[in-house]
Amino acid sequence: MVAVLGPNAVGKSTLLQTLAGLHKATGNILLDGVELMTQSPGQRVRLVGYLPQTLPQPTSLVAYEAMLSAVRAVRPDLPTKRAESLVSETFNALGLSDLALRRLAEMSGGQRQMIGLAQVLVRKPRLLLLDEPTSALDLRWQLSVIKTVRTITTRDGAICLMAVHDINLAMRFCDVVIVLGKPGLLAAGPPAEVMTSDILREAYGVEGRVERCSLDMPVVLIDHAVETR
Ligand SMILES: Nc1ncnc2c1ncn2[C@@H]1O[C@H](COP(=O)(O)OP(=O)(O)OP(=O)(O)O)[C@@H](O)[C@H]1O
Repeated sequence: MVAVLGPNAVGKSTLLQTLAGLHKATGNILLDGVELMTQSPGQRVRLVGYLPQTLPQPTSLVAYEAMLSAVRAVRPDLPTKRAESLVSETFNALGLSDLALRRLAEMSGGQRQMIGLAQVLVRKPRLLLLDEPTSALDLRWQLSVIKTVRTITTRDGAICLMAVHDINLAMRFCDVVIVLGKPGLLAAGPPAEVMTSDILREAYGVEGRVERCSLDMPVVLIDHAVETR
């Protein structure tokens, strides 16, 4: 699990979109030694699952249908029973079974965000690209959704790159954080090593510190914005 951190407009979404093949780019993107840049969109979508920042459209489809068509789009060869069991497994893992027969148009923004994430997970990609997957979720769902993403990522041996603004969520659940700034990559590594007062100042322009909570988890506290002259 890798968190992609950095201030607004620094390029977090652009990075994920580029890895997903949505922008022209130069250079190399290697996944397990496979060059993604030369893969066809059809090949790439089987390896890479992308969750955009925008929520799924509030269509008249029920969640179950939306999930089944997400599986069918990348695995048309899969027997119906297998596709259906993948959908059920994913709903159960995320705790979303109650929403299975609800229309997306009748769901709240947060519920649609969770269905969007479920549509990515159900395809079992090798690389998950999640752009602010918890932005519309309440505190309980933020924790449970990211915990489930971590469990599934670990179980399937997948890689997850997640753009987030919540540094504490990133520190708690990610193995690695990368911090983007105006000049490019500012830092990358284990959260406890990367997240320092210096990087908070350099990346975000704030004075802050990393403390430990009573559960001994690292917590970033922000004191104030750096004064600009
Ligand atoms: N490497 C880059 N070179 C040129 N333009 C870039 C680059 N990265 C991002 N941009 C441009 O900067 C703008 C904002 O980028 P992006 O949406 O990726 O930022 P973000 O970090 O995801 O922001 P936010 O946290 O506000 O969602 C976009 O218009 C994008 O085209």
